[in-house]
Amino acid sequence: MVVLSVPAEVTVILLDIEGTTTPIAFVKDILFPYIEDHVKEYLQTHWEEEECQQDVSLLRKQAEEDAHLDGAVPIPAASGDGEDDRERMIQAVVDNVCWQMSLDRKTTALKQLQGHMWRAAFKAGLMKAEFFEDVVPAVRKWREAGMKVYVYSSGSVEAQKLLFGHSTEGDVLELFDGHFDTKIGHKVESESYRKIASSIGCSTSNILFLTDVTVEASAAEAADVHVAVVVRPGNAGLTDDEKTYYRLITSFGCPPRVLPLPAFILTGEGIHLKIRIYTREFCKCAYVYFQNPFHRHLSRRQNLSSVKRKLM
Ligand SMILES: CSCCC(=O)C(=O)COP(=O)(O)O
Ligand SMILES: [Mg+2]
Repeated sequence: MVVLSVPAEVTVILLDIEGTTTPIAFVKDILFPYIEDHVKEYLQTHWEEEECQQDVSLLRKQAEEDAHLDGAVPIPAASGDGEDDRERMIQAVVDNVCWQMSLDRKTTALKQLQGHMWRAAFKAGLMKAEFFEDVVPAVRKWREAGMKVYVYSSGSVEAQKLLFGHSTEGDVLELFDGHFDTKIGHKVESESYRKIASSIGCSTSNILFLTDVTVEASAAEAADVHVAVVVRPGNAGLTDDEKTYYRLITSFGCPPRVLPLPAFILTGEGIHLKIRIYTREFCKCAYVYFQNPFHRHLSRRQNLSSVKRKLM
């Protein structure tokens, strides 16, 4: 196990869900099949409701944008009031949803409908969200240490709140200061992270983003957000370059030994060195060097040398 420091300037932890707080298996084996199994029945039951019609309109708009894609499923506008027309539209929405899900698309339209469908299942106690065992204790510790903790997931804010409000560990929603979804922008776009910082009222460099997806980490890093890639059982593998480049963590947990840290620590595995002595002054430059050992310019390396000298 390797101890990684978090720079003193970090005051906000931004968490991804799938593959970070929650096993991918829970999403792929429980949440998504629920949608595929129930989408037709859901549409038939709720079709006349305003919320359902808004979801369908958003899906139709998305389908228009997707028209050029291979296998895209169009959603026709209503052409009459008849039962046949309604059934034809419902079937088109079902096919569109299943097509999007087969590609694991993260469109706002799909995520909005999914969130509305999961609501009934969570509220009826049919599903309880799962978190890796280190997640809830670590979030509590971070908050005690004065950090703010936010969630940024492709899952809609409503779905996120259902998840954290109905988990195997009870209702832990109050542990989070706020939630962001793709309405603020996609997770692979740097601008989204700037907007999140602005919405929180901090600088991007005050944020540490934890995600399992390196494209998301890269987009966040380009916006000057600190990042660490989360390696969990069941996550997609990383390339050797990714393993070298990114800080990797396998747990949010703090090690049992209490260190005189400027902020707090995460644990992980990888090529990173272990710093035994921390001071607020040295922590940041060492962290920057470890995060990107091969690409930082000389002055960063000089910083590290001075850290090493002080540590020896
Ligand atoms: C309430 S999140 C449900 C999972 C989901 O729909 C999803 O797309 C997760 O994506 P993430 O950005 O959290 O990896
Ligand atoms: Mg994820």
